[in-house]
Amino acid sequence: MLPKINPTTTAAWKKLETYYAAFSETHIKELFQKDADRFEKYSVKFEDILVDFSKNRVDDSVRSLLVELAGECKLQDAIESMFSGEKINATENRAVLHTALRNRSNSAILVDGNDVMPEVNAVLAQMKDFSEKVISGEWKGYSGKEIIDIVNIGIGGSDLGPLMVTEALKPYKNHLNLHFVSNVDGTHMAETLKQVTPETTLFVVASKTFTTQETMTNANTARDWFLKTARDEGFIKNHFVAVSTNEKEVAAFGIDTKNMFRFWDWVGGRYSLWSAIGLSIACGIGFDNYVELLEGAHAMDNHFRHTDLDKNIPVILALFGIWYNNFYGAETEAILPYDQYMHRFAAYFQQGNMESNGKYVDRSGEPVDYQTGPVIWGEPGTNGQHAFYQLIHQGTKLIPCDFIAAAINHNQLGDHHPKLLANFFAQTEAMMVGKTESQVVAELKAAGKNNEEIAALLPFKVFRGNIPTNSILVKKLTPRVLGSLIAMYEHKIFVQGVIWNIFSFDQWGVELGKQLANAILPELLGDEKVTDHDASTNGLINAYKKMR
Ligand SMILES: O=P(O)(O)OC[C@H]1O[C@@](O)(CO)[C@@H](O)[C@@H]1O
Repeated sequence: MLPKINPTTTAAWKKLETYYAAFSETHIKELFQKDADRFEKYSVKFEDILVDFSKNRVDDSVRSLLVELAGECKLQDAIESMFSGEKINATENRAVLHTALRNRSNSAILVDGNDVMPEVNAVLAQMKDFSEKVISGEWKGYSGKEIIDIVNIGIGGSDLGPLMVTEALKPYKNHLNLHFVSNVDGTHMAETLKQVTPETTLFVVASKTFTTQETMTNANTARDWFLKTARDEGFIKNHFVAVSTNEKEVAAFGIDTKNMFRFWDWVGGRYSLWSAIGLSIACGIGFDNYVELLEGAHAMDNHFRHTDLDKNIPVILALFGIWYNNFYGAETEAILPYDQYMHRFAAYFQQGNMESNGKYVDRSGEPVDYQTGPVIWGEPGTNGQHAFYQLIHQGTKLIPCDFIAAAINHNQLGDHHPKLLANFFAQTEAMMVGKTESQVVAELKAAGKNNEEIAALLPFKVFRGNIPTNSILVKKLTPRVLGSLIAMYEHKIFVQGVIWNIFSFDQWGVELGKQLANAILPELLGDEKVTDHDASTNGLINAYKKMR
């Protein structure tokens, strides 16, 4: 079990509060002026990844107090509890073992006394065999044609992971066309079906529970569409496979359980791309590249499990995030990948982070009286610069930002990459140093402005700077590097949940909306007036009935 320690009762937290009172307005520029070795001391190199956390509002005292906080919250014990298969997902009485899925050392990991690795490896072998058959054309559709299109039907963790990874690793893609349908809005399936033909399309129905309304609705629609042409239910086995923990529901849907790829209840949906939920990834980039993704995550797992807290990348990112979230009052964090292939990376961690740590009840069942999970958002650079950087630079909200970039671009097109990187480097510099009044005055004078004009413009052109950023510079966005980056953020989320004394691996908060939707659905079918809800919901439903 995880310890039940309210972080605000620890000695370290109280020291941080005291220190914050005197330190909070310190400018990052001052920290660099005081320590010529700051970059070396506040950056960590991990394989082909450099994490520079020097542009943070953290000095040596804050850093050591944050590490002290982690110690008082028994973080190291919690890390071992997770990796060793303890049932730390207490409200669901489950272990949390996405790390076992990429446990390339193959060391035994016990759940209820049983080593899970044999079954993990068996599913990997099944994924290898299947993906290689589909890629090679050995797997045929009902009319004898090879598969050309793969449609992944899933939502949340059964969609976001495969989608994000196959977009990020597009340079490794083979000839297969990948499509992802998640929304119950018929438009999503309709627009996809326009692009594919029944004879050459494989549907991967990905759902941990195999009961999710959106996924089952989409899967039924896909099956009906397929049978309109194929006509024979016997052909479903050539064109539908299932990824799930729920064999009963898979069989009930009509998918042969021989075409089922299993995973387990100790795999959280938002942590499941390492399981058979990654089948679309293996088909799209090849099993060997999928294994490289696993290897990268495993390497980061080892770093996380065996590195001192003070040099531990996920721990540092987590602790600095707590410093801003709980002491500076920052309520969001931006993930800004300067890499177009990573355009779904922030969206992936919206679920990963916000569904894990968006909790207000602690591990003792009591409401917390401090902030927990932040809002995660972000878009690729340089596009964000033309959308929301104004607020980051000159708004009233403190927004810690993670910048990610690759030294080598997969597409060496003219001078595009140097320009992308120049912006990557410039933005974190600008966010830190800002622009002083004297610099603005000098610029305006040089532009020929008179004193009156300068006085009028001056307040609007000053940048206070002091905006904290982490810079993550990788050599090249390869499957291994991406695997490490994803695992890095997963473990950051874990560390924050441990310290915030919350349960990060259940998601009861998604249930109420589903329950109410199921109650409303039948009310939409008839024309009679609805009166069972609040005035707004009644009013909206009744207005809808008049409109349609
Ligand atoms: O994989 P499935 O069981 O269809 O769940 C899909 C998604 O739905 C949830 O919102 C849980 O209901 C996410 O946690 C999950 O990833």
